[in-house]
Amino acid sequence: MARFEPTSTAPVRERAILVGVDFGKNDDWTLEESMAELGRLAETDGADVVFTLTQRLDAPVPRTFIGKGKVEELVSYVRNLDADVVIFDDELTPSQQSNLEKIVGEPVKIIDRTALILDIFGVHATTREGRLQVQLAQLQYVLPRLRGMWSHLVGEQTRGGIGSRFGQGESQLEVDRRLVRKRISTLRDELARLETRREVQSKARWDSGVYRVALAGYTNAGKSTLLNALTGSEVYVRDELFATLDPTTRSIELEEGRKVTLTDTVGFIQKLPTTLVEAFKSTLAEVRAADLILLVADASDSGVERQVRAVRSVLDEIGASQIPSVLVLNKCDLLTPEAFSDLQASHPDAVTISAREGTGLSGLLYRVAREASRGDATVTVLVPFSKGILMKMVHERCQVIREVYTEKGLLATVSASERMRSTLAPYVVPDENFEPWGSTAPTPRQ
Ligand SMILES: Nc1nc2c(ncn2[C@@H]2O[C@H](COP(=O)(O)OP(=O)(O)OP(=O)(O)O)[C@@H](O)[C@H]2O)c(=O)[nH]1
Ligand SMILES: [Mg+2]
Repeated sequence: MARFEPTSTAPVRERAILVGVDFGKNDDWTLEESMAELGRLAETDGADVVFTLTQRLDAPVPRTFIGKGKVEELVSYVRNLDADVVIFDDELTPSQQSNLEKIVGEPVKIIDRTALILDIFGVHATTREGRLQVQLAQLQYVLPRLRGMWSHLVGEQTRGGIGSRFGQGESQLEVDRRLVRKRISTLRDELARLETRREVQSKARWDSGVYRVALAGYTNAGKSTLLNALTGSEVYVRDELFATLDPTTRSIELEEGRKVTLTDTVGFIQKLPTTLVEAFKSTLAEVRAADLILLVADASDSGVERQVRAVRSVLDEIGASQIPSVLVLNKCDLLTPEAFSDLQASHPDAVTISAREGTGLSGLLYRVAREASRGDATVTVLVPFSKGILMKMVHERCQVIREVYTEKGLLATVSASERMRSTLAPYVVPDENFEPWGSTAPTPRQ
């Protein structure tokens, strides 16, 4: 949201006034906490917060969201502090936004939390899919907010040629709306095509029986740092909200030899705009397709419980609440020993780590291995030498308990998931074939 001064090429940070209303609801977030988070979002988007204005109301004022007196106060703060933008913590209706803009006057922008998050997403999207998803969310947000600023009838003046009569009798506003709707439907089509490709890819992973782990959590909880620590990758890590938008998948080998994939993806936030959840559904599908979710939370944040609740509610919204999850309390290096033991006591099931310092990671991997082997059963298989890929799968996707190479192939007793067991079904042999080791090579059922 940085602005450019005509005389310089360096972006100047915009001056923002934040506005929040306490509706007296028994929310997880107090107004102060929500406003502090809004401030962090504004900073991430290149603005400096110069003032925060709050009000207590039972319900939003239909015309201007905040009361008349507050609007007057806002106008004087905007003037005195030379603000460029006013950011509301709650979503404004299109008409509230336009009324406020008229009262506060050009060129001051009136936006809300949703628009701010969409702006950050726009800056951080790097892949084609990410950019299309953000564009879709932005246009859906913009559509009801289009205003007929130049709304004169254009139809009559249109002259000559095929196609030039298109749109006759429409106001400029109608033309704009039609164009935006058309773009929205083109974007949906393009995204659907990309999604099909992604589904094919993830189906291939499913078929190959690899156990998939997704990192999900509140924005800035340290998901990318954890992915880097576990896989030696260099995914973008920043002390910014929504640093990661596009999913990254890496594979790691657990101690017992089994390979698992880890996927880092977009972070969640309270009041996550529904347009974003809808637009990012193919990215979020990575989370939905996981076998296990590592729910990463920032243990040094006083609102860690709330963060976890917000994340669980988004998981619920995207249909991922049934997937087994492990709570990973990160940034434990920032806790005092007392706070650390309190945290452990209140979350006996959680894994405590510091992704930055690399502590607790072996415990975390042990836990992942335990989860990955849930539902495993032991089978003995004889894989012929001609099935090289299958042999590789046995080593990478199963826990090998014992193995021996016989003249007919690899004879192995493995602990395998249901999926792997179905892949291996044609090669299962009775367990007693192992005695004496390798001397009686059985023939597998074909
Ligand atoms: N002290 C401390 N800081 C950490 C730890 N893990 C991550 N951080 C810091 O927290 C900030 C956010 O880390 P990221 O890994 O980018 O967080 P993320 O969850 O991927 O965030 P988004 O992609 O924005 O949703 C960075 O400044 C990290 O250096 C940790 O264990 N201890
Ligand atoms: Mg990240």
